[in-house]
Amino acid sequence: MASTAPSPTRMRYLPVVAQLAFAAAALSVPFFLSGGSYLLYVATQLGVYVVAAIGLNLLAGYVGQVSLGHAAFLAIGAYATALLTVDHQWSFWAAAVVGIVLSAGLGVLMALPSFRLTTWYFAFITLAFALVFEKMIVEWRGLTKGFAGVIGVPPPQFFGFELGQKALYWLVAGTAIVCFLIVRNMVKSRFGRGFVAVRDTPAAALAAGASPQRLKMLGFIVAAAFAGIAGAFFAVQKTVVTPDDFTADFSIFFLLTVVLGGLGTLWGPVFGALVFFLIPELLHGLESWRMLVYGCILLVLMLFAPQGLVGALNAGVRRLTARPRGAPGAAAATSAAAPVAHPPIAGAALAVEGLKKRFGGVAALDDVAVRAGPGTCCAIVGPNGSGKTTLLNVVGGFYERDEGTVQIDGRETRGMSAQAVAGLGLGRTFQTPRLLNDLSIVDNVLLGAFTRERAWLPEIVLRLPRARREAAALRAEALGYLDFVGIADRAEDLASEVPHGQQRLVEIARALMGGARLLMLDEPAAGLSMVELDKLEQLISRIRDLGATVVIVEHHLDLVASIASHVIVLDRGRVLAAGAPSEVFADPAVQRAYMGERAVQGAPAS
Ligand SMILES: Nc1ncnc2c1ncn2[C@@H]1O[C@H](COP(=O)(O)OP(=O)(O)OP(=O)(O)O)[C@@H](O)[C@H]1O
Repeated sequence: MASTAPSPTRMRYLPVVAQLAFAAAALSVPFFLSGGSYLLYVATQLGVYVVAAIGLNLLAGYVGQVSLGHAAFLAIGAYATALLTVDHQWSFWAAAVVGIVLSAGLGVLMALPSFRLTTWYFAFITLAFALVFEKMIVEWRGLTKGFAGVIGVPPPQFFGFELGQKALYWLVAGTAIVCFLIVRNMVKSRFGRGFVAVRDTPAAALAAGASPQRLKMLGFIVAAAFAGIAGAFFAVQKTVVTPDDFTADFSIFFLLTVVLGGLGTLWGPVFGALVFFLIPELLHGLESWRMLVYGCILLVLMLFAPQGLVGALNAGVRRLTARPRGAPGAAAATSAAAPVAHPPIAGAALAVEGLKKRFGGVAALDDVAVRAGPGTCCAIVGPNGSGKTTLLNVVGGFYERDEGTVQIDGRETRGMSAQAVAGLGLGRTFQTPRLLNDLSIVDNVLLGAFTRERAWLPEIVLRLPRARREAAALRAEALGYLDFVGIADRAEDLASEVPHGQQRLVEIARALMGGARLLMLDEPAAGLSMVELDKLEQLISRIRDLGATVVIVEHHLDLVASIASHVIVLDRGRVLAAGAPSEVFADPAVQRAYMGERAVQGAPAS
C-alpha cells in the first residue's frame, strides 16, 4: 500500500522551494505596481522593517537577549546616512557604510551589560537606553537639528543614475533576502547552536568550550548592523528623518513583530513584519475601527498561538509529519550510517590535591584529593550535599576554588575559564540533562564539536566548500556517536521529545563529540530504568576501556561497584574513605555515614 506520509526527501526540499517562491514573489512586486504608487512605498517600507526584524530576531530569538532599544540602532543608521548625504554630499553607499559601522559599534557597547545581567534586567536597561536615546536626538540640536530633523535625503545613485522607487524597492528586497540567508546559514551552523545554548543553557555552552560572551557579542553586532542597514534605507525611502521616527514605541513594535511572528524561527520576523505592519496599513480605510481590529488580531494570536505565527505553523507541521515510534524513517536514515568502531581515546589524567571551596559558612569541599588515570573509572559517592557536584564544578572551571590544585594531563587549571578547561579535553554531563530542547538530537551532539570546527563565519555565511564539507563530515561523525551510545534512531527528533534516559545518552555523545579525554558524569543513572541502567553500564565500560579517564558521581552503588576501580566517599565536603569499591563499601564508617545502619546489610560486595 502506498504511503500517504510526505517523504523525508520531499520534506527536506520544501523549505528551499518555499524560500525560492517567496523570494521570487517579493522581487516581482514592482511588476504589479506603478513607480510612484503608495503601495510600492509601503512595500519598500515593509522590506526595511523586515531587515531590522531579522536582526532583532537573531538577537532576541536565538541569542535570547531581549532588546527594547532596537530603534536606536536604526536611528544611527538613518541619521548617519541623512546627515552625511544632505550636509556633506556623501554618496548614499559611503554614508550607509558609516551608519552600519556606527550602529554595529553601538551594538558592541550594548552587549557589555548583557554579560552580567539576566534577560529581563537587560531588557529594562535597553528600554531605558531607548528612552534616553530618543531624548538625546531631540536635544543634540547641533548635530541632529532637533525636532526639525534632516530634510531632503537624496535617493541613492548607481553609476550616476538615480535609483527610482522601483529600483529602491529591489535594493531593499534584495538586501532583506541576503540578510535572511545570512541568518539562515548562521543559525544552521555552530554559531546557531552556540546561540541557542547561550539562550537556553549557558552551562552546556561552556562545557562545549563556547564562550557565551563572544556569542552574545556576535549576536549584538549582527543585529545592530542589520538595523543600521535598515536605518540607511529608512532615511532614503522617507527622505526625512526626525526624532519622532525613533521613539521607544518603534522598538516595542519590532519586538512585538518578532515575538508574534515567531521568536527564534527563521520566518518569524518576515511574517511578523508582513502581518503587523501591513494590517494597519491595509485597514487604513476603516479609520477609527482600524486599531480595534488590529488589537483583536493581536489578542487572538496571543491566545491561540503564543509561540507566534511561524512557531504555531512549525508545531502543526511537526505534528502532521511526526513519525510513529518504531516506524522506519529517521531511524532507517541514521542506522544506515556505518556503526562507529571508535578509535582508542588518549585519556587525560586528573590529579586534584587539597581542594577547598566554601559557600559562605558552608565548606562544600575541604581538603579533597582525587586521582584518576586513563582507562580507569573513579567514582565519587556520598550523601546529598556532601560536595560531589561542587567537586565537578570546580574541576570543570565552573566555580573558582579557594585553595588546592587541579591538574588535567599535568596542566594546572587555576584561573582557567570553563571553556578553556573544556579545551584541555574535559567533557561532562550534568545532574539534570542540559540539552537544547528546541534543537534536534543530532544538533545537540554537534554542539560538542563547537571548538573543533575550523570554518570561519564568512565561509559559513557564504556556504563556501570548506564550511559545507566540514559540516557534512561533522554531522556524519555526530550520527556515528549517536550510534555508539545506541540512539541513532532518535537523531532527528527534538531533544524535548526524547525520554529522560536517552537525554543522558545524548549528553555523553555530546561530550565524546567534543573529543573528551576526561569524562565527568554527574549522576548519569538517576531516573533510569533497569534496562537503561544495564546499557549505561556497558557504555561507560566501553568508553573507559577505550582509554578515556572517567570520573562518575553516582548514588547507584551497584553501578559504581561494577564499573569503578577506585571510589572516593565524600561526607560534608571531606574525604571520608577512598580505595577499591570492595574495601570502601565494607568500611563501617562509610556504611554509617553514607548508607545508614539499615542499608549496611544490603551493600554490594564488590
Ligand atoms: N552555588 C552554590 N551556592 C551556595 N551553596 C552551594 C552552591 N552549590 C552547592 N552549595 C552547597 O554546597 C554543599 C555541597 O553541595 P553539592 O551540590 O556539591 O552536593 P552534592 O553532593 O552534589 O549533593 P547531591 O547529591 O544532592 O547533588 C551543599 O551544602 C550545598 O548547599
